[in-house]
Amino acid sequence: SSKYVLSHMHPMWQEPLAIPGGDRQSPIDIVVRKSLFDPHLKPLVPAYDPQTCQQIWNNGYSFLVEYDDTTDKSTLKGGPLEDQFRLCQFHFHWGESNAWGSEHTVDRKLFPAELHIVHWNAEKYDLFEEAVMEENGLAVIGVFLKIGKRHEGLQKLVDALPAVRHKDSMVDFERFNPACLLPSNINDYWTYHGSLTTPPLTEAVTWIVMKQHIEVSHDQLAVFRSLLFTSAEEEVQKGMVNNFRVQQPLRGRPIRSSFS
Ligand SMILES: COc1cc2c3c(ccc2cc1OS(N)(=O)=O)[C@@H]1CC[C@H](OS(N)(=O)=O)[C@@]1(C)C=C3
Ligand SMILES: [Zn+2]
Repeated sequence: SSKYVLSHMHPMWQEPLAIPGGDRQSPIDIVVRKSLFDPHLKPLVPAYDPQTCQQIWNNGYSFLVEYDDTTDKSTLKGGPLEDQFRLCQFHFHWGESNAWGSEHTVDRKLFPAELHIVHWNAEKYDLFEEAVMEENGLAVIGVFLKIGKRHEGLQKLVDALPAVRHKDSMVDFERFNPACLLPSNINDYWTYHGSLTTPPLTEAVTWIVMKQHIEVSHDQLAVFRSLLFTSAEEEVQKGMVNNFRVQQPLRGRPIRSSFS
């Protein structure tokens, strides 16, 4: 509406000068020819109960679909993971244009958006906030989005977004199974040790980045861009776009692939 001045040059948050550890930060560029096929990587086993879906929250950085993680009803195991992890939320990163928006890249190829499904190690820790501080605490599945045909499963989420337009808004959201956002082939992925890409930026993440992307329509992604970084009270409203972190040095880390 007219009273909102839209601008997107919004420093989501200041990149800290010194980072805890600092040599296992994310996101990174995945150089395919330097990844190592690891035949011991197992198939990934996501097992999500849509009844654990609770709400959507605009946290002023992205919108998060949050799940009840007080039981083992929605879990992820297998792949590179030693333990069983619990689903806690998923969110996206996207650009102001379809030319960029993803956090990871593949041989420098940018995608218009990237989905992150966040899980924490419930075998070793009691809470997400604890696991966030531990090296084997988190597992995040990354899925690239491309512009193409409309994603039917995503539409239920897109229709709910206007209700969380402003920062700190939240709306109930039920029975959404994030498995519908996974590509048909989840056995081809790259995996490496990295960090959260927003504060606290802790190096707690086993990243599992899918080789196969999913397609969403231009109109669906346009609704992501209608969200705001700012709360309703703020005078100047800022469009929620370009909420991705700059890429970080690999520092010699191995990137393993589950496929040859
Ligand atoms: C440390 O306590 C909280 C961290 C939260 C985070 C996030 C969201 C909510 C957090 C809530 C935290 O405290 S809590 N659990 O007490 O509410 C970020 C979303 C983007 C980022 O994920 S990414 N891109 O690295 O895969 C997240 C999960 C990083 C931290
Ligand atoms: Zn993320």
